[in-house]
Parts: sequence; C-alpha cells; structure tokens
Amino acid sequence: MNILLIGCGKMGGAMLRQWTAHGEHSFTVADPAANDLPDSVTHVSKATDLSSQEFDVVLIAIKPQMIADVLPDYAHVLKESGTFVSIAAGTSVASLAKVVGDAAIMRVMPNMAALVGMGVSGLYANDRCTPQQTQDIVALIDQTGTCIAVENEDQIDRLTAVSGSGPGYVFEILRSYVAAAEALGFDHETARTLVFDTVTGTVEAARQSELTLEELRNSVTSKNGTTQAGLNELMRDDVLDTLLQSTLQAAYARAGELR
Ligand SMILES: NC(=O)C1=CN([C@@H]2O[C@H](COP(=O)(O)OP(=O)(O)OC[C@H]3O[C@@H](n4cnc5c(N)ncnc54)[C@H](O)[C@@H]3O)[C@@H](O)[C@H]2O)C=CC1
Ligand SMILES: O=C(O)[C@@H]1CCC=N1
Repeated sequence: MNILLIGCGKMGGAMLRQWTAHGEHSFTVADPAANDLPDSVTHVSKATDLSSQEFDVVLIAIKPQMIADVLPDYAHVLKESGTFVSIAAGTSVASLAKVVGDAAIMRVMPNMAALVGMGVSGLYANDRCTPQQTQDIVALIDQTGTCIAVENEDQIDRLTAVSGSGPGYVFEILRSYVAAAEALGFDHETARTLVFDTVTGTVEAARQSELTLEELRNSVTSKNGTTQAGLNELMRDDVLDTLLQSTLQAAYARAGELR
C-alpha cells in the first residue's frame, strides 16, 4: 500500500520504524519538523508539496487539537477506495468525517511499546470500511505488535485509558519501584536491573500460567514471610485498587472531552 503519515512524532515515528523494518509498504511522511526518517521514506513538509499524488491510506498522527486545522489540507489526497486511519486520542469518527467527508475511517489506538514491536492497539472501523480494508489495516497494525478489533468507538476511548496511556502509568510505577530499591541501598543501575528483570519475568510467568493473578500472588506469599509483610503495606485500605481505578477513569473521561 502507498501510505501517507501526517505527523511523525513520538507515536507515528515509533510505528513507522516497525513498518519500514518490515519493508512491505511505501511511506510518505508529511511533517514540517520530521527528521531522522528512514531512507526509504519520502518526506514533505506540507500538503501542497504532494503534487497530485493519491494514497491508499492516510494515517493521522498529529495531536488531536491540531486535526481541525491541518487535516482539511489533506482531505483530497486519499484514493476513492482508500482508508483514513486516525491514532489521535479521543477524536471521534464524526469529527473526522466533518473534515474528510463520508469516507472509510478507522480509529486505531496504539501504544508506545510499538517502538520495540510489542505494542497493543485497538481498532474501530466505521461502516464505510469493507472487510478487505479492515483486514489490510489490522495486518499493518499487527506489524507493530498486537491488534484488537472493537465493536464501537466507546471501546476505543476505554482502551485508550487502559493501554494507550498505559506506558505512561507503567513508566511512573517503574520509576517509583526503582527509587524504592535505591532507598534500600542499591545503586541506580543495579536497582533498574532488579526491578526490570523482576517485572518482565513476572509478566512472562503470569502469561504462561493457567492460575489467576490472585492464585499466583498467593503462591509466592509465605505465611508470615517477607512478601506478606510487603503486601500488607501495598494492599492496605485498597489504596492501590482505588488509585488505579481513578487513574483509568480520569484518562477515559479526558478521551470523552477530546471527541
Ligand atoms: N504518545 C503516545 O504514547 C500516543 C499518542 N497517540 C496519539 O498520537 C498522536 C501524536 O502524538 P505524539 O506522537 O505523542 O505527539 P508528537 O508531538 O510527538 O508528534 C506530533 C507530530 O506532529 C507534527 N506536526 C505538527 N504540525 C504539523 C502539521 N501542520 N502537519 C504535519 N505534522 C505536524 C509535529 O512536528 C510532530 O512531529 C496524538 O493524536 C496522540 O493522541 C496515541 C497513542 C499513544
Ligand atoms: O497522552 C495522550 O494523549 C496520548 C494518547 C494515548 C497516549 N498518549
């Protein structure tokens, strides 16, 4: 496919890196500030630099607040049979259709783990998208990790709060965990190794196990042992559950404000 990526910042750039590594599609990036693009990518700064080219896919990866200003310039560059794909948080299909008209539009919500090919994305396709169009975009997103198709847009906003914003929460939890390890006397590098290897190993063990997370937690908690002493603090007054629920609710509410 011949794909135009409008905006190639942190998220668009992370996905582009995986796509160019796969080498299956042709990419043009429209971004006045893009640099360090892979050699195979054509770069333009603005829509008028595109001449009369038309694309199979126009992928919108600019900030939600910029879409109304920037997208009108690109509304005509999609082939009749093409697909608009937006990764912008919140911005609804209805808002996009106001700019590009009655077209095949998909909302994809990726996350930053796409940078290392381990992203997880949600995908919603409006009823103008054919099964073939959906299949093609699912295959494209699969090149950045895993793609989960959802039935309605609200699911995309909910998924944004869980996995789209998820790396932000996880980076913060890791930062705090590493700081706590340093407070116990480890140097920064050793603290990072201990925490990162504990987290990645535990996630993989959970993924490969048939036990529930509660059963796994209990299986490593000896009665009156060290883990129980730690968990008594971590689980006190359900503070962690309350905090994570309010964290996800706040992100979901913000997605609604961006529609
Ligand atoms: N950063 C993340 O973890 C995630 C971001 N997203 C979505 O991805 C989109 C982009 O976010 P980021 O990459 O984080 O932002 P960013 O600020 O890193 O990238 C935005 C890019 O848009 C470019 N841009 C600005 N004006 C432009 C114009 N007139 N024409 C073309 N390009 C222009 C900028 O130069 C920049 O490279 C947002 O809509 C966001 O909601 C979705 C999932 C995760
Ligand atoms: O913070 C944001 O708005 C973007 C969308 C999901 C993750 N990052």
